[in-house]
Amino acid sequence: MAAALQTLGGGIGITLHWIAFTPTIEQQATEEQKKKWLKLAQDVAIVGAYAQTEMGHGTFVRGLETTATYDPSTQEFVINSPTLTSTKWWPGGLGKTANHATVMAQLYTRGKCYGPHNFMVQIRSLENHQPCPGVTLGDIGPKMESNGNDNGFARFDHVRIPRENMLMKFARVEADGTYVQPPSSKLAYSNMVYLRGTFVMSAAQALASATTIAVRYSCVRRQSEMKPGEPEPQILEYQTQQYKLFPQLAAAYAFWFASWFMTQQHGSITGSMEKGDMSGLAELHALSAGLKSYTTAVTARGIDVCRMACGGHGYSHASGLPALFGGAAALCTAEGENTVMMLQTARYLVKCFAQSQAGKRLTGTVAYLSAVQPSPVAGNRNMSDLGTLVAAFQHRAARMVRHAAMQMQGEMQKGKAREDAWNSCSVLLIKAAEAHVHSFVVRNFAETVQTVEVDESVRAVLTSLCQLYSLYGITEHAGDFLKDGYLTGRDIDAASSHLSAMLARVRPDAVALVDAFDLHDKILRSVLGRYDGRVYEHLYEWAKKSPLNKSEVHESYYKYLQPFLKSNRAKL
Ligand SMILES: CCCCCCCC(=O)SCCNC(=O)CCNC(=O)[C@H](O)C(C)(C)COP(=O)(O)OP(=O)(O)OC[C@H]1O[C@@H](n2cnc3c(N)ncnc32)[C@H](O)[C@@H]1OP(=O)(O)O
Ligand SMILES: Cc1cc2nc3c(=O)[nH]c(=O)nc-3n(C[C@H](O)[C@H](O)[C@H](O)COP(=O)(O)OP(=O)(O)OC[C@H]3O[C@@H](n4cnc5c(N)ncnc54)[C@H](O)[C@@H]3O)c2cc1C
Repeated sequence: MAAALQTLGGGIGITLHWIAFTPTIEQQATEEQKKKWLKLAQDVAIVGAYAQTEMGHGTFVRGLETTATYDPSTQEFVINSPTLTSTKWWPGGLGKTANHATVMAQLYTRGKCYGPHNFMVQIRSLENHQPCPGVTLGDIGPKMESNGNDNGFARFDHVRIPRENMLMKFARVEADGTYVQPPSSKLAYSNMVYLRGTFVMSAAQALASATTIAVRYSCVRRQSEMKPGEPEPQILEYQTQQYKLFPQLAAAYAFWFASWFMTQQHGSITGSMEKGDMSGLAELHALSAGLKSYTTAVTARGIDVCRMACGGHGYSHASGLPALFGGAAALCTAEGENTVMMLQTARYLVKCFAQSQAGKRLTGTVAYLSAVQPSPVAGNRNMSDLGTLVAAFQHRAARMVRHAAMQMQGEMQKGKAREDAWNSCSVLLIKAAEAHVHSFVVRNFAETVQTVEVDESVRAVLTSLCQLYSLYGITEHAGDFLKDGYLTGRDIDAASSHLSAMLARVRPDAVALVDAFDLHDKILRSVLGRYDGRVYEHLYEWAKKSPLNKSEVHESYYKYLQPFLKSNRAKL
C-alpha cells in the first residue's frame, strides 16, 4: 500500500489506480469482465481513475448528472456530460495519468432512469496517450496538498461504449435493454464502503507518523529552564508536551486496532454477501462511514497538535508535518465528506434505537444500545478500571442516541415532516454518532489490549495507553458524562488525576512506542523525526538545498530590491 501510494513523479499519480479503480473492478465486475480488465489493472498494463464526483455533485451520488443511455440498436451505452456541472471533477489520476476510468453515471434504458451505475470507459489512446474521441481531459489545478497527484476533470460528448462495459456483477442490462435489478441498489456503492474502511488505517498511519516525528524531536529538543541553574530539559519532560502528544499517540494505536476490526468485519460481511446474505451491509456501511469520519477528523487535528508541539521547525516542510496534515485533511473530505458520513451512521443508530424500543435485541456494534439502563446509578467508580471506562463511554453514547432520537420524535409529534425533524436535530444526531464511534473505539482498544498475544510487559504498556486514551476522552468531554449524573464531579477529578499519572507512566516508553510503528526515515520524510536523532546537522543540510540558496544574491535583488532601495535612498 505504501509503495502504491508513492506517485510516479510530479504531475502524475497512480494512487487511485490502486486504491479505487482496481478494487472497483474486483468488487463490481463479473467474472467475465474480471478476465478482461483485472489482470491488465493489476499488472498496470492499463492505468485507471475512479470517476464518480462531478463539479456539481460529490456527496449526493443520486444527484450525479453524467448519463449512460443504452442504445439497443447497437448494444452500446452512450456516455454523456449534459451540463457544465456534470463534468467529472477531482478523480485522482484523471487529468494526465489514467487511460481508463470507471465512470459513475445515471443509467437510462428504455426511457427509464435506474440510478447511478459504474461503467468502464477508455479515456486515452494506448498508443499515444491522446484523449479518445469525444473525451476532454485536464488537471483541476493546484490544491492544498498532494500536488504530485493529477486530480483531473473529464467531459464526455456522446462517447459510445459496448454494453459489456457496464460493470454487471450486481445489476445488468440485457441486449434488448431489459434492466435486471441488483439484490440491493447500494451494492453499486460497495467500493466506497471498502475504501472508507481503508481510510481508518490511513488515519492510524498518518497519526503514527506525526507522533513518531513529534515524540522523537521532543527528546532531541532542549528548551528553557525547568529549575534555575539546571541544564535545559528535553521538552518531553514538560507535562504540557506530554498532554499534547501522548493522547495522539494513544489514538494512533486505538485507530490501528480499530482498522484491524474494520478489515475483519469487511471481509466477513462481504463474504456473506457473496453467498447472498445482505443482512450485514447496513451495519458495515454505518461502521465504515462513522469510523472513517471520526478517525480522519481526530487525525487531522492531532497532526496539527504535533506540528505545533514542534515549534518553528514543525512549521517547516523539513518536519514533514505540514504535508502530513494536508494529506490527512483531504481524508476528511474525500471518500465521503465527514459530516455526511457521520449522519449516515446517525441514521443507522436512530433506526436501531427504534427497533430496540420495539423490543428487538440489538447485536453487533450497537448491542449496547439496548443493554444500557437509562437511569444512571451514580457512585464511586474506579476510574482506572478499563471496564468502568468502557461502560462510561457506552452509557454516554446510549444517552445521546436516545436523546437525539426522542428529540426527533418530539419534532415529528409537533407535526414536522420526518426530513425537517431530521434536519432540525442533525447537530444532536452528529454528536450522538460521534459518541457512538468513540465508544466503539474505546471498547475495541480495551478488548484488543486484553486479548492480543503479547508479552505481559507489553500488555501493561498498552493497557496504560488505553487508559490514557479513555481518560483523555472523558476529561475532554466531561459535560456529556456529567449531564445525567452517570459520572460525578469527583469521578471527573479522579479521571484527571489518573490521566496525569498515565502521562508520567507512558513517558519512559514513549520512544519505544513510536519506534514500534517501524516507520522508515524514507516513509517519514522528516528531518525532525530521523531515527538517528541528528536533527540539527540535517536541518542545516536541508535548508542549504533550498532553491533560493542556489545563488548568493538572488536575481530578485537586481530586478526589484536594488531599484527600490536606490529610489528610496535618492529621496533621503
Ligand atoms: C486523499 C486521498 C483520496 C483518495 C480517495 C478518494 C476517492 C473518492 O473520494 S471517490 C468518491 C467518494 N464519494 C463518496 O463517498 C460519495 C458519498 N456519498 C454517498 O455515499 C451517498 O450519496 C450517501 C450515502 C451520502 C447517500 O446515499 P443515498 O443513496 O442518497 O442514500 P440515503 O438516501 O442517504 O439512504 C438510503 C439508504 O441507503 C443506505 N446506504 C447508503 N449508502 C450505503 C452504502 N454505501 N452501503 C449500504 N447502504 C447504504 C442508507 O443507510 C439508507 O438505509 P435505510 O433506508 O435502511 O436507512
Ligand atoms: C484529495 C481529494 C481526492 C479525491 N479523489 C476523488 C476520486 O478519486 N474520485 C472521485 O470520484 N472523487 C474524488 N474526490 C471528491 C470527493 O469524493 C468529494 O469532494 C467528496 O465526496 C465531497 O463531496 P463534495 O465535494 O460535493 O462536497 P459537498 O457535499 O458539496 O460538501 C460541502 C458541504 O456541504 C455539506 N453537506 C452536503 N450534503 C449534506 C447533507 N446531506 N447534510 C448535511 N450537510 C451536507 C458537507 O457536510 C460540507 O460541509 C476527491 C476529493 C479530494 C479532496
